[in-house]
Amino acid sequence: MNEPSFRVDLTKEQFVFSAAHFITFAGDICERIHGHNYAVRVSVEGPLDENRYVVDFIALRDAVLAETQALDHHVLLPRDHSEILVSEDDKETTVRFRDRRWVFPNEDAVILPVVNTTAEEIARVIAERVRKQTHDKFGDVLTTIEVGVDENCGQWGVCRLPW
Ligand SMILES: Nc1nc2c(c(=O)[nH]1)N=C([C@H](O)[C@H](O)COP(=O)(O)OP(=O)(O)OP(=O)(O)O)CN2
Repeated sequence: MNEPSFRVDLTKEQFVFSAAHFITFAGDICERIHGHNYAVRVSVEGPLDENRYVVDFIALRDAVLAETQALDHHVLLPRDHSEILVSEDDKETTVRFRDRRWVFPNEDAVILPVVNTTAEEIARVIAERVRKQTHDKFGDVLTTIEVGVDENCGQWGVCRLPW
């Protein structure tokens, strides 16, 4: 009951990525494509290890950086939206919403396993990917991972996952 609990929080200047996206909201309003300098933070909870760490800051930092750099300078597209339809050929990624169409070189686009590219969904994807990337290194003892994604200077979408 009175046992201490521990968490590592990382908020690094390096955890910023610049990306374009658009979402739908209020049913069928589809935004114009626009960009954000997204900021990311991560927290991991669990017991202390033999170093008296929850996890090594550096290992966690590098895992988050790998994921944010993979999104940097890309257009973020939803794989699972019912009306934003994304298709790829060998060169180009084509996106359709009703009578609107956008075409990007494949290397400029990242298709995420999300319904809508909201900050919350992007946070979930980063949390899942960081958890997968570090699971073997950090082991089974951790309890949660939480990722926050800030779209615009204080507008955070946050996702917490069990470890
Ligand atoms: N809970 C959430 N709410 C909203 C999200 C989101 O991801 N989660 N996203 C959006 C839009 O993407 C919107 O584009 C947010 O961008 P922002 O630049 O903050 O919106 P504005 O155009 O009003 O900002 P300016 O400061 O005028 O550029 C909406 N809500």
